Amino acid sequence: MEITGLKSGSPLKFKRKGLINMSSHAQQAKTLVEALPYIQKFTGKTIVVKYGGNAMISEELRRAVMCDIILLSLVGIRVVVVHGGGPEISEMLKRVGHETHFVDGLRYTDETTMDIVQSVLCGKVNKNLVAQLNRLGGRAVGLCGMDGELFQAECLNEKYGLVGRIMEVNPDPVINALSTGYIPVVSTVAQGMDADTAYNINADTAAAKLAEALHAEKLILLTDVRGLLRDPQDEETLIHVVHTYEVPGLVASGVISGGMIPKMECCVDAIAGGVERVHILDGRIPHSILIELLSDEGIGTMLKKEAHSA
Ligand SMILES: Nc1ncnc2c1ncn2[C@@H]1O[C@H](COP(=O)(O)OP(=O)(O)O)[C@@H](O)[C@H]1O
Ligand SMILES: CC(=O)N[C@@H](CCC(=O)OP(=O)(O)O)C(=O)O
Repeated sequence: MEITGLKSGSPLKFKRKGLINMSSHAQQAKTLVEALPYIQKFTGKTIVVKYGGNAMISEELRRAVMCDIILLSLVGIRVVVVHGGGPEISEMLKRVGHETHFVDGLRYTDETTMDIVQSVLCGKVNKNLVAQLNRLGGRAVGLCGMDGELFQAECLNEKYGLVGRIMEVNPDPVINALSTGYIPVVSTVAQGMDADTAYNINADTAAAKLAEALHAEKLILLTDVRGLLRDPQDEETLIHVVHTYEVPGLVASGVISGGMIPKMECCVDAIAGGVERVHILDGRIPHSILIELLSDEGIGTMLKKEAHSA
């Protein structure tokens, strides 16, 4: 399936110029028609996309992701973007000379770190994404976890500092944005319930919680590998389908390690919470979201509940 950026495809010309290149136009039309059953299947459904990693750093990939999101929104899919920004937070902390480290894959968050997390995620990263979606012809609105008490959290564990555990999700601000035709773009800073503070939330975890609260059809996590690999050093060992009951065994045997542990665990939670399918996709592949959703090509790892379900 060949897909080009929304504004980069040449418009169909109706002028008679001898032999105009109908084959590429015919191919474009064929591609659109092939996507039709998938569009019909997902229109009106909610899809949460967690956007982070390489796809966020490279300008070219960022544009491809934004185009995918706008296209999905234009065909009536209720698409919600939850973004990360770990590398940008680390970069800003470095710039101000504040050391940072991770405990169990989560950033240890003291008060200074929390201030930076809030300004980078809710400010720079969120607003830049909203502006880019708008510039490319989408209608986006930015929200953080404190807006309308979208995410309310308590301290997860003192060993992580101001990292929160989401206790309540109020999806109304997101639903309202979707209902009025906007693409909600969500940053993952939560409002404290047990203290007068903001909490830092891992973006995968927040995306999974939001997908549950929205009864989303799908949760898509973009990352920097092809998906779940049987051997993390070998990209040829992609596991195409994983059932949730297999995950504990894959963690225990060491197949799933590092940052993949919290990612897979929140996928399992999302499915237990009612999300139909979770996909871990390679954010390095341009238009991976469209390829996964609007074609027969399953390009990443899909998580589902039962071995026998369709
Ligand atoms: N079995 C596995 N398959 C794929 N990646 C794995 C696996 N086990 C550990 N990983 C690591 O998990 C990383 C993805 O997690 P993480 O870096 O937290 O993602 P992101 O920052 O995109 O949210 C991969 O880059 C890889 O190093
Ligand atoms: C608690 C915790 O670790 N929060 C993350 C929030 C951002 C995030 O998750 O960004 P990525 O998806 O790009 O990694 C952090 O501070 O980096």
